[in-house]
Amino acid sequence: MKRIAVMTSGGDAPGMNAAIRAVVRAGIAQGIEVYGIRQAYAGLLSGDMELLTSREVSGILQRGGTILQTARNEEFKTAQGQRKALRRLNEHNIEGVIVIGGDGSLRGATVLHDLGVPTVGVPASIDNDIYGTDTSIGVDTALNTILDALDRLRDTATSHNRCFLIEVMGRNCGYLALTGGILGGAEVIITPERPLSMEDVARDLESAYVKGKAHAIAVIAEGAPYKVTELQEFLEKQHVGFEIRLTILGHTQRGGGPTAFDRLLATRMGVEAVKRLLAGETGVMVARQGRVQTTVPLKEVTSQQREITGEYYDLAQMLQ
Ligand SMILES: Nc1ncnc2c1ncn2[C@@H]1O[C@H](COP(=O)(O)OP(=O)(O)OP(=O)(O)O)[C@@H](O)[C@H]1O
Ligand SMILES: O=P(O)(O)OC[C@H]1O[C@](O)(CO)[C@@H](O)[C@@H]1O
Ligand SMILES: [Mg+2]
Repeated sequence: MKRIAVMTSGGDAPGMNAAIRAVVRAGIAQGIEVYGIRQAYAGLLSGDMELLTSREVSGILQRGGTILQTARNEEFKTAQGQRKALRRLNEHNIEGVIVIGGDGSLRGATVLHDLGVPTVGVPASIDNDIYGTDTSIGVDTALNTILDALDRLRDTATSHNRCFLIEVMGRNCGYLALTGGILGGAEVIITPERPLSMEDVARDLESAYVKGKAHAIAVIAEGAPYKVTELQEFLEKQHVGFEIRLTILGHTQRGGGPTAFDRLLATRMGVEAVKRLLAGETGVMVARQGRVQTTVPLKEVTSQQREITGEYYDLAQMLQ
């Protein structure tokens, strides 16, 4: 193999730049050229790719976002789009691809592999919903951002004797809500996997008020079965004791420089992806399992659901 390409795809995640840098420098160290594909599958279809030198990935390790930019693209899901992608790769003599992204992006990587393009995936998504790896690039940073917000919101909640409803991201996965809630000391945690009825939320908040708490924090995953605004309306009608305020953390959770943990994870995974690709592995995702760095077949990754460990729910219940 003489030339490979790398892309970042799906929602951006802190640490993607560290992973790009690792891929480029590991490639150069192994004597190959690394092309950067801009804007994910959209750039693959339009042929928007260019050689990345060591200098071009200098000074990006600590930066949030992705220098290659990212996009969501429907055309690549079609046979016509996929044919076009193959043509572009051939035009640029690209012999292998590294896809850094979330579960959807890894589905795209599986397609490339099935089309005969040697492909290795690197898990990167704040949602932590990717099967086969303990964690994905960006999760730790997003969690720290959430905790910072929770700590600040508790200060103002306590000062005013209020309850804050805080919506966090995660798509259909409750990982960020559950771990954010446990580590931020939330009174109530609502996840898509184990949702609470609005009546139960009202009961728990009322009980916190009656116990004499000066504040209450309810963390709600964006994938919860009801909208956070509906919950706010409901709770206001129930008069649980606290005044209710709502904060949607939104895209602040995706920004910011990566933590030490995410820099290390991204660096190790980026280097590993190059090694595996050059060793002839394809159709796999680099994964972290305990202290071991391994690979998992993409088919397995994209056909299974990542479960949140039941221990976390037990912790949340015991400590609330
Ligand atoms: N089944 C599929 N076949 C081909 N390409 C796909 C498929 N699913 C997703 N993709 C490609 O991957 C892109 C990103 O997928 P998606 O929007 O699900 O984000 P993601 O990678 O899961 O990241 P995140 O969830 O962190 O935002 C899609 O816009 C599409 O271009
Ligand atoms: O930035 P967009 O395209 O609105 O996507 C938002 C989605 O992306 C994520 O931030 C990452 O997958 C999800 O948590 C969220 O549902
Ligand atoms: Mg996803």
